[in-house]
Amino acid sequence: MNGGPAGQDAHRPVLLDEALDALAIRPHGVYVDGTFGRGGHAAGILARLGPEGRLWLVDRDPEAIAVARARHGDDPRCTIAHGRFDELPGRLEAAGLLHRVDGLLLDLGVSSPQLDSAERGFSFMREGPLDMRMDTSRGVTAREWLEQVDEKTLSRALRDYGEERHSRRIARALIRAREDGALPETTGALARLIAENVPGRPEPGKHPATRSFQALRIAINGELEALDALLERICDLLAPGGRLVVISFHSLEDRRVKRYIRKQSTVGDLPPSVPVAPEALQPRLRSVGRALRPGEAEQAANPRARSAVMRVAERLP
Ligand SMILES: C[S@@+](CC[C@H](N)C(=O)[O-])C[C@H]1O[C@@H](n2cnc3c(N)ncnc32)[C@H](O)[C@@H]1O
Repeated sequence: MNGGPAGQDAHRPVLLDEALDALAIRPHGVYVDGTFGRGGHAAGILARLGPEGRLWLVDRDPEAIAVARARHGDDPRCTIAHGRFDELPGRLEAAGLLHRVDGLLLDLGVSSPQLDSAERGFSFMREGPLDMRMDTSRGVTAREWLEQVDEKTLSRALRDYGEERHSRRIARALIRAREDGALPETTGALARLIAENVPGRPEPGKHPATRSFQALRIAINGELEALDALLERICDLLAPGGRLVVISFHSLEDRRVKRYIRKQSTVGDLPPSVPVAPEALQPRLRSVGRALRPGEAEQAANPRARSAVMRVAERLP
């Protein structure tokens, strides 16, 4: 929460100047920060917006929203919304903002305060309950998920969302522990059980449970589904010339964003015999520049930035 222990609220925005430049902020424009976190990017957007500008601040984490309300609740330019970013199209439509958004920013994944709070259960470095929900007001915790998931689904989640080579072995060990009434209760216990089932030497600088924790987090929060669902509607939200800026932290996210932008940037290639409206054959986005990574100085100052990749696209008229 806002008044947490020192350091717990710190989150350095990644690629801050680059993201703000990429949004090409116009003072009177309508902008959306779909992942408020601790508001580093949002503060930068607000600093570039004039009094007529609008900024929607969205996060599924109630703690992030509490910070947004405390900080920007009195700012008439801001609309603060608790929920998943894929719920945005419905909300923006209700506000009459379809095809009117000049810039939408997604800075994906978890925030430092989420990772740093032991009680949120995201980190194997801190002993805490197995929760891992970004939205603590709904959904099942990681522990509840592990209590009911079948071995095949678990193994597939570890493989697909964590790119974990030993997914089968870890899944089997977890299911066996559950059958023995010994399913881990805490992040530390889970990390130890996973580590015992990752054979061979650990990857340098990487805890053996890193991949599995990432996979569980992505699975229980439905992170990729939320991203896919929002991407599908992006072109309905953006105004002509409006910008989409996405910062991803692993290849599963970045691949989706890259493919989506590529697909929307190319002319449809249906054979002429298939009857389609002419607009369905028009590219709807143009990719702006290349994928951008943080420079050495930012990576050195902020280890979280190391895996970041930013992609930018612009809505074509
Ligand atoms: C990397 S942090 C954002 C940090 C932020 N840009 C800043 O400068 O402080 C990611 C945030 O996105 C939120 N988030 C992740 N997936 C989300 C989703 N599908 N819908 C809404 N919020 C989401 C998380 O709760 C977290 O607070």
